[in-house]
Parts: sequence; C-alpha cells; structure tokens
Amino acid sequence: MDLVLIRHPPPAIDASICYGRTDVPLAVDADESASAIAGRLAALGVPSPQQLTTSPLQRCAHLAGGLARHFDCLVGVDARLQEIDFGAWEGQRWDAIDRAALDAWAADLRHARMHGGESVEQFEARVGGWLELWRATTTAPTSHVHAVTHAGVMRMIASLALGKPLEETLKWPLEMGAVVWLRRDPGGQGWRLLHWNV
Ligand SMILES: Cc1cc2ncn([C@H]3O[C@H](COP(=O)(O)O)[C@@H](O)[C@H]3O)c2cc1C
Repeated sequence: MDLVLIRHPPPAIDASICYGRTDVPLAVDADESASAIAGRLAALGVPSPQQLTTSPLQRCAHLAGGLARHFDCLVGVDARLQEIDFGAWEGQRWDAIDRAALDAWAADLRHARMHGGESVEQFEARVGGWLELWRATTTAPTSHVHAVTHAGVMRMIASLALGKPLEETLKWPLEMGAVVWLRRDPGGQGWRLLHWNV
C-alpha cells in the first residue's frame, strides 16, 4: 500500500513567526493550488484519490476541499495529522523567543516542552498512532491513502517509516504544496520512500 502525503500551500503568515497548531489561513486560492497539485500527482503517476484525509487546520482542510472538488471525492478529518503545538511560542517571532529556552529545546528535542505545548515525544505518539493504522492493513497492495498535512508531520512520518532520526528528516527540504510518496510492499520489511519533496 502507498501513502501520498501532501503539504499545504503557503499560509498567510510571515516565515519569521513560529506557528504550529495556530490555525493560519491560506495565502493562495485553494482550488488553484489543488489544480496545480493534481497536475503534479498525475505527472508522478499517483492514482486519483477516492477519499482524502486532512489535518483539521484550515491551511490543510481548505486545500483538501479543493482537491475533493477536483477529484470528486470525500474528505475525512484526522486530528492526528495536525502540526506540533508550540504552546506559548505560537505567534511569536522566532528571534523574540528566549534564546536559553530555544537552546534547551534543541538540546533535548525529544522531551523538552518549556513552551507548554507538545513535546516531540508526545507528537511522535500522536503521529505514530496514525501511521500505525497502515502498518497491519489488510487492504489490497495497490491501495493508496492520500493525506493533506504539515511539514513537521511529514518529517515525523518519514522518520518513523524509514527508521531515520527526526533530527535528520527535519533537515530535508520540503516546499509548501510538496508531495511525499511512501510505499509498503506486501510481505516487505517496511516502508520505502518513492518520492520526497516533488
Ligand atoms: C521538532 C519540530 C520542529 C519544527 N520547527 C518547525 N516545524 C514545523 O512547524 C511549522 C509549521 O509547519 P507547516 O507550515 O507545514 O504547517 C513549520 O515551520 C514546520 O517546519 C517543526 C516541527 C517539528 C516536529
């Protein structure tokens, strides 16, 4: 089975601001973005979705709506696909956040939650719970799950699925609106990365 993960298009927020669970609107038209992404999916040879799953945040849900109109399919919402919660850091400029707090977070990325939001460990449990849905699935080997989600979620899924440290996948470039395609072969050892950031 295949996982096709789609990052939302650009949100209307300055890149210097910290945002994770903040519900930022899209800066672009959802239907136009959906058409462009659908063209990219077709060029890759991804089968049309029969159903889409999306993060509840509008930057994803609105794109999922556009894709659902384009493909004439259903959309389901799954809160496990929401971006990490940066707590008190949400909405602050990254360069305005206390340097010592940022350093302490980077030094213990897995457990630190001095911002009062989610630790990476908590985030991993939530996102991993969603990925686990597809581990023991008995669906046909050709089945595809299409999900609209966030950069942090996609990097966490790649880390868990490919057995790579999150510190590594956090460094992989991932554009707004980018597609990631993972495949789990029947009887295979695990997931393979077919495409990253296309
Ligand atoms: C450990 C960790 C550090 C992060 N720093 C930024 N993001 C993530 O949160 C922000 C919102 O993502 P999007 O635009 O796709 O909704 C981005 O900066 C993204 O990289 C992170 C996520 C995680 C898990």
